[in-house]
Amino acid sequence: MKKIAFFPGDGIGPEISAAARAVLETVAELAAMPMQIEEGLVGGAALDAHDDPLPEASLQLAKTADAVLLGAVGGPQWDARPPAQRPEQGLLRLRKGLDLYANLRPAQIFPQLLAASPLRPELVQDVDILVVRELTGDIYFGQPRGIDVVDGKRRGFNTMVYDEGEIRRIAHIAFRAAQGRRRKVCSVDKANVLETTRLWREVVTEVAREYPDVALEHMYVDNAAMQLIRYPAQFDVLLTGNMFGDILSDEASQLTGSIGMLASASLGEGRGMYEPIHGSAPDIAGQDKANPLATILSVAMMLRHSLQQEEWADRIETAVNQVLDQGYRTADIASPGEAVIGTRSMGEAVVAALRAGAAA
Ligand SMILES: NC(=O)C1=CN([C@@H]2O[C@H](COP(=O)(O)OP(=O)(O)OC[C@H]3O[C@@H](n4cnc5c(N)ncnc54)[C@H](O)[C@@H]3O)[C@@H](O)[C@H]2O)C=CC1
Ligand SMILES: CC(C)CC(=O)C(=O)O
Ligand SMILES: [Mg+2]
Repeated sequence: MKKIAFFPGDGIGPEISAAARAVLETVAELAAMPMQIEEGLVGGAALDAHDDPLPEASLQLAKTADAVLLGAVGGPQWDARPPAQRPEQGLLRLRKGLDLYANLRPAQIFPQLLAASPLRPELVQDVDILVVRELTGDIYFGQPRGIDVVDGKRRGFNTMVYDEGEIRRIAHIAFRAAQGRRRKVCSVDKANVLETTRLWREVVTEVAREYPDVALEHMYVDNAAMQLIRYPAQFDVLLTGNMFGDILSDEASQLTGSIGMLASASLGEGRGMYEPIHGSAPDIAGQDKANPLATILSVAMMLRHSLQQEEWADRIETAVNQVLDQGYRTADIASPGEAVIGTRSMGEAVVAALRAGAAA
């Protein structure tokens, strides 16, 4: 029996994760895979219920599961809270608590959506990028951090810190991933200014010697942000720290047409967590407008990386391709004149395509 921890979260989280859960349940049924999905609270929903964005019961649920499926957390109603009492801290603590240091964010083009990208089709048609983002270190976790008062003025400070072990283990993930792809790693840093990333560059260069079949390039993050728009097809694996990867993967999502298309897997030595790269989108929450495909594609990543069900991962991706072929579009991926459907209908279309594929 596989146990899945299920955290819908906040904003559009419950809507997109309900669609993804239905896809997972359909796979479990069609593949006759015994599965138990247990729901827990994280983020703002957990703050409201327990005054803690990651109650101990939720962490234990995640730790005892074979895999975790998460929607998104956060929202304006919790923005005024002190840092430790924000929904986002629940997610960060979950990632840290499960030691999920490797965040894989594939940005691949669905040819049906070429017109949805703000870039010209000829610029994006050959794009296939895997962002490998370090997820449990960097300025998001470094100490000291805070806001204090110095000389009568408020001062905010954070600490960007990586030790060589943290850099080495994520670099290995990137090089191994590249070996199964086009054998190119572009490591992104700001080594011309920041010591942390100067060490990053040194350690990545050391690790690269163990992978002579993979070409390594270093790029400063400001240039990388520009190159992603100028000539995105040049990238294969983009290896980054936590903050640069957060920013560059949102940017890369636009190559595919929408942030609503980008799935992710967060991996460590144990179980994995699967979530879309986007947030809780409060501007469209509760309106049946959100694109559930990123979360559905995250279920495919779960089947591939945590449940050893490669064939069913492929089948979900095929089903997504089919619904796009059939012209189903949520608002974020619709071109002018195309009919728009809602979150629920998109999820149902994927389930129907999965069932049709299994019956064929
Ligand atoms: N992993 C997580 O749970 C994350 C949580 N957040 C939190 O989410 C909240 C909102 O943050 P934002 O900066 O607005 O980022 P966001 O990713 O939630 O939204 C950015 C824009 O993309 C759109 N969008 C996002 N997902 C979409 C989808 N599936 N379908 C269609 N459109 C979609 C939104 O409507 C919005 O216009 C904040 O509280 C933030 O801290 C932000 C990023 C990641
Ligand atoms: C803690 C999250 C809000 C950070 C984020 O934006 C992300 O992981 O994509
Ligand atoms: Mg982000």
